[in-house]
Amino acid sequence: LPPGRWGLPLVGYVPLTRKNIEDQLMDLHKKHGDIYTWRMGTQVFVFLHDYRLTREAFMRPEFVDRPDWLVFKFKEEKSLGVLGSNGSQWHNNRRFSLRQLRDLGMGKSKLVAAVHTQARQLVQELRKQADQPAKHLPIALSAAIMNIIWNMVASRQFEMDDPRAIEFKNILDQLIEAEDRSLIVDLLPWLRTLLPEKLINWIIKMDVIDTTRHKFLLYFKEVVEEHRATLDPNNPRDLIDGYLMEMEERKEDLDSTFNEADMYMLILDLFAAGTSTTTDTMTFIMQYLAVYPKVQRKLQDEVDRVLRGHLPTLEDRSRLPYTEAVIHEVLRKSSLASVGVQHVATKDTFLAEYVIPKGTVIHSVAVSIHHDKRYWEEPHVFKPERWIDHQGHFTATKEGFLPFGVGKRQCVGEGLARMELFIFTVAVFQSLNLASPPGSTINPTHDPNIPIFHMPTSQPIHITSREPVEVA
Ligand code: HEM
Repeated sequence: LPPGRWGLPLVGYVPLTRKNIEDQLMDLHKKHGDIYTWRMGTQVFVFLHDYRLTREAFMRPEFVDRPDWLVFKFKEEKSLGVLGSNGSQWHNNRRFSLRQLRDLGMGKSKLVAAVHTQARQLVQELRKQADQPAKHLPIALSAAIMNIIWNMVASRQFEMDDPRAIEFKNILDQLIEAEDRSLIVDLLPWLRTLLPEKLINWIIKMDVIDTTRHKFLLYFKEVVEEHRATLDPNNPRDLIDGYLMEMEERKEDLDSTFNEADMYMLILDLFAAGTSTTTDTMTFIMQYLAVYPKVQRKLQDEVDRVLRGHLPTLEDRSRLPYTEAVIHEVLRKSSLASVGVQHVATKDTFLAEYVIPKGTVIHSVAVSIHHDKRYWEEPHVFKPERWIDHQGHFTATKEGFLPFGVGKRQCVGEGLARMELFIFTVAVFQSLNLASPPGSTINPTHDPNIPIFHMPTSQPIHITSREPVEVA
């Protein structure tokens, strides 16, 4: 095994020092190099700090699976949906989701129109805060992003202040937060034999999982029944129609993985993986541009010159290289999925010159790779220009850049997320200027108290209207 930290049997090395986990990973990287081990609880983790090693590993079939953990199961016997599932369940759902996203989404006028509608509504809501003392970003941002997923999944969308939309967001947040606590039992599975079930359920907040899961299922049962009653197989409207048709087509197939329980988990995955990731990245974009007014102005000049007040379509991306560069630089600097999502070795194998036993959990430390001097000049500097070549074209550098992961599990929603970030960024900065509140400076880095994911800290932001404000 790679060198590293072992700690005690059964409990492993528990990170109880004051240093946050990310700083500890950086220390281990310095000490052991690009690949090292850390045992937490009974689970052996291997962390990768090198882009090529990550790509090599995550392209290989023996590193495709997720660990068989409660955190991915949402109380089902085995993981369903796509984010936490394995084998044919995962394979079929991944293919199905990618096909749906392609057919319903990327570049298709229906979805572009939906993103435009949401971008306009968001700008309207932000305008309400303009030319006033600085305020926190409104809930309208995540409502807009959630609405796009609603549109794709169920052809629905809500008004920004609809209490049902806010309730749905709360259910989703609570369910994910409660589910994350199951990680305690995933790392220390022997707790189950040592402690009474009631105590375990209390530790992992099983009651919250139960009630929020129930609410979520009720919510979607109603939506799915409506779809079933009005489905026209010649004219599928959205992902739910597509899934119902897939179920019908395969109903005689005993090996089919398409069933109602799986459909709910797939929907949950798309909302869970697609909402806060995109909302938080958009928040980072706004915070970075508030802190770098020259970058903001340059982006606005480009957008004004090329689009003259119109909202963009995807074809405009090549005409807005600086805007693309800013979005990519924020994705790099913010490194939202800072240590990626867990993969597991499904058999004893080799990586680099080490043995990786079956069951080892693999993390790729994206934040470290995004600041690796082997790939990035002055990695700690926020510099959108690094993405522009000598001819002024945007260069989508691939080496050393993996905000959406890499390999067979690479993000299913990458295309959708890129489209949202592009259209929303243009819409917001076409109509508004963002700045730190007078007398203070926004800190665009992540909240250090939240491990694993980089989330922006909510900070007041000063918004002023700008001319030309026409968004056609
Ligand atoms: C800026 C926004 C986003 C970021 C940074 C992001 C990042 C990621 C990352 C790092 C992974 C894990 C890759 C791996 O396991 O190696 C992932 C997986 C995934 N993402 Fe995203 N994502 C974003 C937006 C979205 C959106 C909008 C959707 C869908 C609506 C989505 C759906 C998924 C799904 C379903 C998976 C699991 C794929 C699988 O296990 O096969 N993501 N994403």
